[in-house]
Amino acid sequence: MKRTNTFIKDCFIIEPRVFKDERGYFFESFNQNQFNDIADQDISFVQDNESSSRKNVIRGLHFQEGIHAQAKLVRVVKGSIRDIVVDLREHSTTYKQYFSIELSETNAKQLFVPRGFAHGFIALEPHTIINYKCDNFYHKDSERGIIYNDKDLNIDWGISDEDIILSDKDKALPTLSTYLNEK
Ligand SMILES: Cc1cn([C@H]2C[C@H](O)[C@@H](COP(=O)(O)OP(=O)(O)O[C@H]3O[C@@H](C)C(=O)[C@@H](O)[C@H]3O)O2)c(=O)[nH]c1=O
Repeated sequence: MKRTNTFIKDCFIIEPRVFKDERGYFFESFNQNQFNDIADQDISFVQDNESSSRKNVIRGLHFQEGIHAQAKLVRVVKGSIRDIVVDLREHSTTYKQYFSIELSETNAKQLFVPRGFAHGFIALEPHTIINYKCDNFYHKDSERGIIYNDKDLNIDWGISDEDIILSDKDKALPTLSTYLNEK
């Protein structure tokens, strides 16, 4: 398992060792000991989520607030995504900056998203399946979000607006400044 840091502190990429043979492949998609070693902290994941998305679906940008905040370890089982994380940690040197990476079944990369980040992604292929571990349980009342096309964040999703597929819930999300003002 290899760790590569991103420009955002505490947010890093891991790549498992993939064994390929005539049957196909094998890899450890998660190993608690190795992960804690590589993360240099003890993270206890308590919930695994899986979602399937059509091409051009955007889910996000989502997070849970306060004591229900979640760190996430994101990977793609099938297809590919552009994964986006936004640093919402007020005292961070990269506060309000975003990091973007392509995760796919082919590159097998996983992104560790610390607590205090908004997270979202766009599915780049039909029937794209992602799976992510969370270190805190789902708590509906603590769910928050920022609109995907927030002007200040100015995220490059790589697609024009009219092609995007979004849930009604995500269409109604506030801008970052509205969220911060009403917090
Ligand atoms: C996130 C979540 C949703 N649900 C339910 C609520 C709802 O009825 C249904 C679909 O939920 P959503 O529309 O919020 O699913 P989705 O838009 O896929 O939400 C997810 O987006 C990505 C980007 C994240 O980072 C996640 O933390 C999560 O917010 O599933 C749970 O039961 N448990 C959960 O942990």
